Amino acid sequence: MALSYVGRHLIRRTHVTLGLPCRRGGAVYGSGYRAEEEEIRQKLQGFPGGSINLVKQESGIAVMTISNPARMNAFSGTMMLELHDRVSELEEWTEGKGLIVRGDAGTFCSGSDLNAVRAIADPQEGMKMCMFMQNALTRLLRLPLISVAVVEGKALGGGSELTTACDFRLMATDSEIRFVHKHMGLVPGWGGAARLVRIVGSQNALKLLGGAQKVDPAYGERIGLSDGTVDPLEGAALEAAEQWLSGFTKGPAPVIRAVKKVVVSGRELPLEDALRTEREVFGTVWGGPANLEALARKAKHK
Ligand SMILES: CCCC(=O)SCCNC(=O)CCNC(=O)[C@H](O)C(C)(C)COP(=O)(O)OP(=O)(O)OC[C@H]1O[C@@H](n2cnc3c(N)ncnc32)[C@H](O)[C@@H]1OP(=O)(O)O
Repeated sequence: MALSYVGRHLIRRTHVTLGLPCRRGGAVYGSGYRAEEEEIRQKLQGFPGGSINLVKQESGIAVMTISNPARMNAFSGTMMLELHDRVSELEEWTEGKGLIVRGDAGTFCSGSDLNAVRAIADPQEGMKMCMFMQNALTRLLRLPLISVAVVEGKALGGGSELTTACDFRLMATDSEIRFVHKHMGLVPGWGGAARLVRIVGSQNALKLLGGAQKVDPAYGERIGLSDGTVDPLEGAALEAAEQWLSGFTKGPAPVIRAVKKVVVSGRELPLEDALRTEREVFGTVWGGPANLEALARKAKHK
């Protein structure tokens, strides 16, 4: 992307994606992590099952489906690997504007596959698995796509963490998001706590994590975790999410992507860096086709 000034400025310390300090290949962690990543990849291969399916639509909205219905869409090891691949695919999708993340068969995701959890009980290996998922989910949240998680059924443990890696969450009327980690003798490890605090504030995050509280749609909307409630009927939630998201993705891809980029940099970078990134992103749309077209038609905003 044309962020040459920011690129030149930051390239000395790190490779730049979006003006954000991402490592080469989009990784969040540095080169020391690469050997560990290879090790955990080998381990995760040993826990197969399910899939992460991605459909990129002409509308510029992609739908990512977490699918492992026999285990309430729990994340097997190979699904974690596939998540990485799907995120890489989306990073390359220059026509994209939006992303919907959903679960298969009427439920969202019941977290980490407990069979894998039992087999990766060693703390060092657990931390490597966490880094792997933190990496994938941080990259997911930083995509230049406006993303929404559509929660039907249950989003538990790692599944609740996954919802926080999207820009927005919509909940079906009978659904719940629940950070059950405490009841498993755990805390979130996929970056879910850090993101949750930013979404609902530390007081609410403490309640949700400390009490492993069930969040229904009404409670979710009250604390800002949910951005709206949708019909739970089969297919209706996805349709409603597409319609809801189109309110933000209408327009040319470069402009929508620029919107997401300035929000991500504002959220993640110190002010001076965020301002510099904003200026550079501005430079990619100023005088661009959409800008010239709006000027020519003398757009009024009544
Ligand atoms: C850093 C990440 C931390 C984590 O994510 S730790 C994992 C947190 N998640 C959990 O503890 C979820 C445990 N599961 C449950 O509470 C319940 O299964 C759940 C999701 C409420 C569904 O309850 P029910 O509707 O009664 O259905 P059920 O219990 O019969 O489940 C259907 C089949 O799905 C399986 N399942 C559900 N969640 C799973 C999971 N996370 N890993 C592995 N298998 C899982 C469950 O064992 C059952 O399989 P089976 O039919 O007995 O072979």
